[in-house]
Amino acid sequence: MTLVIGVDSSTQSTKALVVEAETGRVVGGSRQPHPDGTEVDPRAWRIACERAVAEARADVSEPIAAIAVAGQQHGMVTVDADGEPVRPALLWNDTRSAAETEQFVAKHRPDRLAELTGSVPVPSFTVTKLAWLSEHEPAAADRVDRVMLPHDWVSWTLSEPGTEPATDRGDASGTGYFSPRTGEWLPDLLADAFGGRTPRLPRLLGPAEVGGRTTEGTLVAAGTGDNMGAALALNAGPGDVVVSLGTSGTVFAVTEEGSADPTGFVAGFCDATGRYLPLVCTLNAARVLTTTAALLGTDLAGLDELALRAEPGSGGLVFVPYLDGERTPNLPDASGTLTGIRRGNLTPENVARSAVEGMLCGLADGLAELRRVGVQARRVLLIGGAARSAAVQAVASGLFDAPVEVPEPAEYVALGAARQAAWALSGASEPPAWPVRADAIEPSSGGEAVRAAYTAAVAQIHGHVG
Ligand SMILES: Nc1ncnc2c1ncn2[C@@H]1O[C@H](COP(=O)(O)OP(=O)(O)O)[C@@H](O)[C@H]1O
Ligand SMILES: O=C(CO)[C@@H](O)[C@H](O)COP(=O)(O)O
Repeated sequence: MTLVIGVDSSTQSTKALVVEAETGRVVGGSRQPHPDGTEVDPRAWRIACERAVAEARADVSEPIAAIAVAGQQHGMVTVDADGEPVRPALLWNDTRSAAETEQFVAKHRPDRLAELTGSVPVPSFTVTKLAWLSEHEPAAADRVDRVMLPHDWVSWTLSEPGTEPATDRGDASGTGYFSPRTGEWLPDLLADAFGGRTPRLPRLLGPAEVGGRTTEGTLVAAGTGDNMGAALALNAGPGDVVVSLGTSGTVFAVTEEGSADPTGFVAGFCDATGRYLPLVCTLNAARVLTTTAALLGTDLAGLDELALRAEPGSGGLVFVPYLDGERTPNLPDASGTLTGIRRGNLTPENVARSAVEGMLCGLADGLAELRRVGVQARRVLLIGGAARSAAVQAVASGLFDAPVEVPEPAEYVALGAARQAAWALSGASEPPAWPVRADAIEPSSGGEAVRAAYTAAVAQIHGHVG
């Protein structure tokens, strides 16, 4: 039995899985929490990763042949000439670079940026965070020797000293200074955002290339972004659209052709297999549910029960859940709103259901945007922490304009990283064939009216944002 480890270094935690390379069978796992906040010392991710890996392999006697890390996208990790972080990393959900984003996009024009980089950057993108650093902390910016993404940093710190940092085209495509078309960095665009500074960038690796080795000799694969990792685990192909409900909400598909959407709704990322990953991301997903559960004095199971007792449409309540600002639509300074409140409908049941509906409506809008750029949706695969919720599954089956399936509960990002590790180990032209099982959810009705009410509420509060 050959064993590999897949790591998911995501927003709220690190998850590690020990997996049999030939079959994809999971034989060990662990989850370690991350510090809260949108600014985090990247050393905390290394410590969480070390702990998760140690715990996941505690009951396994065989050696680990390969490891790969899939991480939260976009985060800005700045490293000085001694290899130490210059300052805490700014995460994908930190919106402080909103003003710099506007200036950068106005200067370079949305259509040109979409053409060059596949995406029109929003404050999540690394390039805008570098612009913020240059503007607000120039002395720190001057000390930056290298810029990395979270997964690059974790993979690098797992590798033996002297290893050159590396990344893959999937995660690189979320920086805003990478060309999905040519597969190369765009250092001039980076330097323009970063006050003329030219920090070193990681080597770009192919999908099954080896990045290095740990001091124990374990092969370290390229790693990738977390959404690319999930797509790899699900073996997503034509007609599959993945909706992931973690801290972020994402909706994405694997395509043969890259996208370049000048409206900025669809980000034109690369995937982890040499193809493309058009994606729409919202800032507000699973935490909308935890916050609403806390408001109602219950837990997630209690929220589920309440939401399932309410009718579709939540008695007229509409929850626009921009609790942390929003990314798609690009409203970084927005806040959330509960509309349609009347004496007769303000019940815990309706509030619970409106939170689920509001969270999912943003992603149903995302699916419509993916279709606009040519993505075919024959089924929706629902994954991520909040996909475990029965209320989420029930509401989703009426909101997405395609049949919804829920893959059996698993850590799909970590599993995708493990599949990449097994692929790099095998040296084969294709990743190993691992089975994916999914259950179809009974379709429900009433979704069209829910989406119409949501669209009307967003338009009324924020103006026309489509
Ligand atoms: N049964 C559930 N119902 C709703 N939310 C859930 C459930 N189980 C987990 N979650 C939520 O999922 C989130 C974690 O999901 P995950 O995909 O691991 O996120 P991330 O990758 O962003 O760290 C947490 O906010 C957690 O509260
Ligand atoms: O920014 C994006 C996608 O572009 C997010 O999806 C991050 O990659 C964080 O993911 P989670 O930690 O929420 O899974």
